[in-house]
Amino acid sequence: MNEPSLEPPGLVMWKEFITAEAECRLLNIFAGLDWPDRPGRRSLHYGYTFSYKTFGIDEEIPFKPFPDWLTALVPSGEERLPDQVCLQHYPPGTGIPPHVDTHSAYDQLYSLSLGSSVTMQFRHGESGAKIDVDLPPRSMTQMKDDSRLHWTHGIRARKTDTLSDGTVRPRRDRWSITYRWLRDGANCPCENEKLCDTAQRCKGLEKEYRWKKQNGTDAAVGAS
Ligand SMILES: O=C(O)CCC(=O)C(=O)O
Ligand SMILES: [Fe+2]
Repeated sequence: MNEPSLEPPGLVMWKEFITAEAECRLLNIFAGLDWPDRPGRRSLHYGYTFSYKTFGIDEEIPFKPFPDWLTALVPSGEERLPDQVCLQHYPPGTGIPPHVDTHSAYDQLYSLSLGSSVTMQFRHGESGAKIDVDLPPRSMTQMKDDSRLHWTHGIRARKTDTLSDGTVRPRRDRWSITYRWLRDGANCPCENEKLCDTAQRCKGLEKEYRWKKQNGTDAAVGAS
């Protein structure tokens, strides 16, 4: 895959990663899946299961093999299949709080958008600079380097997005597939004490820190 890069640095997007026909087939498959019965954003996990306790993987739950439809959608740039994949459904009006995916647990990070465009907000951990990035349906995004480690990302819970030219765009149902690869050694070298759980642990800031700060705006809050 060639790399059409965006801001923030390290963010890469491939538009039309799949065709509209393939997207339509996938949305039909998603309609038949066994989704949790609750309002708001809903998630299904494949491979290792994401842990909402540690924001890494849940070691107690065995690896769930990827269904064929999912294997066909894995980004081709990595040497092996991802360890953890999360399919999420966002009804209009829902979002995901600003967060960094846990540095120590995960290394590479990709996300495929389906069904609806949405604006994702990136915020620089140190300067607080904000960048809005539009995620079109059928696009594959990779977060690496700075965009992965030094910027939080999130989606506001709202029914419309206002574009830079002032157009108000209603949201439709959106699905995303997030692909995560476990980090070898489970220690991140980035030293960002604001956003990195490894740096925080080295500084003696304990893991409980994350539990107490589940307002979604803080460092190591995994939000899957
Ligand atoms: O919906 C998305 O595109 C991103 C989801 C996300 O940030 C996550 O699952 O950690
Ligand atoms: Fe994320």
